[in-house]
Amino acid sequence: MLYMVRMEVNLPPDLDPTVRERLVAAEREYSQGLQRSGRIAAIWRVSGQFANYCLFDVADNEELHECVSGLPMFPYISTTVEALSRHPNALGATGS
Ligand SMILES: O=C(O)C[C@H]1C=CC(=O)O1
Repeated sequence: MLYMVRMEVNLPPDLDPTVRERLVAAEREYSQGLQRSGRIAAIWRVSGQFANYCLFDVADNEELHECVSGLPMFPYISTTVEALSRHPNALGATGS
């Protein structure tokens, strides 16, 4: 199943810089693992915001939750999740 997830990151402004650096590095490693496995099919930064859109390609709601809740920054992230279905007018099998 495909899900478009918008993530807004709200790190505490007084977060220790060393902790912040570790969190950013851990987030990159985890996110790139999900991308390598294909569970994150695409990721975009929202220009001018500490936010992103991630296209997840996972089996079901449970796997999506597992992926998102495993993000090291999860405690600081607000998400909006939309499940995607194939558009009837799409030319390609994936809608792209
Ligand atoms: O920097 C972000 O937008 C937060 C985060 C969520 C996934 C990822 O790769 O980074």
